[in-house]
Amino acid sequence: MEKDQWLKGLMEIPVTDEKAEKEARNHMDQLTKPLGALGDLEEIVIRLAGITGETVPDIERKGVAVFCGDHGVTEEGVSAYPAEVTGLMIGNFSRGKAAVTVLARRFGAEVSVVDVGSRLEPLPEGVLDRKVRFGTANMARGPAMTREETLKALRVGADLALQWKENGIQLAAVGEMGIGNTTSASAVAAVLTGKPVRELTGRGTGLDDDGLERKREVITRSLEVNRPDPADPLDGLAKVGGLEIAAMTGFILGAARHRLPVVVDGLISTVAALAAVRLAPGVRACLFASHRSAEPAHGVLLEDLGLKPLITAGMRLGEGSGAVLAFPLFDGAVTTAKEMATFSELGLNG
Ligand SMILES: Cc1cc2ncn([C@H]3O[C@H](COP(=O)(O)O)[C@@H](O)[C@H]3O)c2cc1C
Ligand SMILES: O=C(O)c1cccnc1
Repeated sequence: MEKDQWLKGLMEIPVTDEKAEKEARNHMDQLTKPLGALGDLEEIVIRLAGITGETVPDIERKGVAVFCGDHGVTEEGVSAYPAEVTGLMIGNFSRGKAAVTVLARRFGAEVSVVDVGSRLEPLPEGVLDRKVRFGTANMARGPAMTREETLKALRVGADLALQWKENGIQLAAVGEMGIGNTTSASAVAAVLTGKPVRELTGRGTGLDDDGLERKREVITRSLEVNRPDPADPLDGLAKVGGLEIAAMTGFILGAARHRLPVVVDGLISTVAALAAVRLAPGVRACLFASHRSAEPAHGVLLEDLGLKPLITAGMRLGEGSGAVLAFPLFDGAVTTAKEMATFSELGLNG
């Protein structure tokens, strides 16, 4: 009961500040450029204003949260890489040598690496230990995890979002690490969108044709074995999702609850975002898409969410790397809003 109250509270998303949005639009229209010429950058400023209530928002403090978990379904041979890579990459994050940590350093973003469910033990320095369990169960044979565990993982994410807000982070990116998680993410995408598995499933880290066929068959079997309820996003996350996916859903809900804008990355973080939006539709207003991954399900999810990716880079990495790569565009957008002259300052009526 108390738990239900907590989740209910988390889903009370404040409404968009339409007055701030309008003021931001007016401001952008007055800047010394042809009307609308900054394209998506103008949209960024206007949407940030609606989220934060500030006409020209400040996004100096940025962070990327990388949630990590292992997947029992890897024993079905659904990834081009062995499951041990999850743990190795957690070490790589800790040393600042992974793509996402290198990019975060370059673009001035803080990094939180959160272990919600890897099999790695002990954890390297600096990694937050929020382990709910040591990897999920194989979803091709039964539920990946329990509803209880799903809620625990959700809470890990939501608590971090609140902590970030309190610590002064102004723009968040979300990402993940978990070998096998494009299989889980595609399964959750099939549940939430109702689209055929064949259309949604991609090669992940680089499966060959046989591997791709096997992956499709494993996802189809997992859906048949578990029969997740499409109307209950938590059921899909529990039965065919993953610990890091549920944590990202919680993080996104928590961020939206506290008006912290979130940039999603590839397939896996975007399916977590769709689950959050299905739980609380108001979340959508706080989301930005960064790029469009090579995974076929990603485009379907972005369309369902009504989000337009800012970058075309042909990336298929995950970790939050694409989301961090979009940070300079946000800086560019806010800098133009802050520093450009207006037509009236130039002595012209715009
Ligand atoms: C070295 C390495 C680094 C990565 N960083 C992110 N991923 C990405 O690949 C995994 C999902 O792909 P699949 O479902 O095919 O296993 C996730 O961990 C994702 O973040 C990586 C994968 C590898 C191999
Ligand atoms: O879409 C992604 O983020 C992705 C694609 C392939 C492998 N890992 C992540």
